[in-house]
Amino acid sequence: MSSKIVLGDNQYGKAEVRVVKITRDTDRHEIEDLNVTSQLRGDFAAAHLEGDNAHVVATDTQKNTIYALARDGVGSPEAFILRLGEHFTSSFDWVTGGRWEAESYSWDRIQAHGAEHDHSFVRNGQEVRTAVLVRDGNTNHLISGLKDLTVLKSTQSGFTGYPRDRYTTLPETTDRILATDVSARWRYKTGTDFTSIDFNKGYEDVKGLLLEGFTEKYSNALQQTLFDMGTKVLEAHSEIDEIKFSMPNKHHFLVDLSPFGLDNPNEVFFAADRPYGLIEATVLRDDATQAPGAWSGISGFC
Ligand SMILES: O=c1[nH]c(=O)c2[nH]c(=O)[nH]c2[nH]1
Repeated sequence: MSSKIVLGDNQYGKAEVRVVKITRDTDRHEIEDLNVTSQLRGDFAAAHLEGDNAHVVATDTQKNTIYALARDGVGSPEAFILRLGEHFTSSFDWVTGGRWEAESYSWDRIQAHGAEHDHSFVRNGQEVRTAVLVRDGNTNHLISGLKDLTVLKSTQSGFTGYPRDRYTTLPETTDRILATDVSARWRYKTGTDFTSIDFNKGYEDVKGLLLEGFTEKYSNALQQTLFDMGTKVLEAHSEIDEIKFSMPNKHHFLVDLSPFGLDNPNEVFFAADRPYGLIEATVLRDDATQAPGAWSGISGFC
């Protein structure tokens, strides 16, 4: 008996639409710089099975819509992708949901002659801000985040007490460098009234809590520090249900300076780029409503 071949899950759209919005109502301009991906879900069976494109909102149209909606302002990556989701699901009956994603790059004003310049900016390379919306019918699952936030502490970190077998050579230490590139994604409670949230303020606050959490306690392992960082965010933000992390342990090895007749009291290190430890975990409320569909398509987290 031969099986029947059917169409499974599908979505489509335009990926990585780079949009820069300048707000120039006054001489002091504002810049918003995004990389936006739009993907529609719904009844697209005829396009796949029959070559009938009557339901296929062109990816080119999706790109144009991103630019057109930016004309009215971006506000925040989250607010912008919520508007895109609302637009596409309310404009086309057969579009029942979708996935919208934005990366945003921040710019600082150039300091010129002791003052912030009105319309000249320098890219702030500290981290990339991220946002993902998965919309299913009228349900919005929203995940904010950041990546490439590089942090290091030069003491108050150790690694001891791990099992030793015949392959273990790592010496225990109670004073090492702890360094990582923080990738974190935090999911808002399903059903949150997103119109009541100031996403830009929330983002700065969560970033600040992550950084504080990294500094605060002696670290017995990056795993413990990760959990401390996530706990701080969830304790301060009742609207967030869970936060996922993916953090490389960027090893710094003490260099043996004894061949040169020198000591090395934790001062000179070799910063290895690979291999690196890779520590990933989710920190969440025990009564959080799970939303696995919100996370699918976000790679690099567990
Ligand atoms: O913080 C750490 N966690 C580990 O799991 C680990 N493993 C290792 O070799 N060094 C470290 N450091």
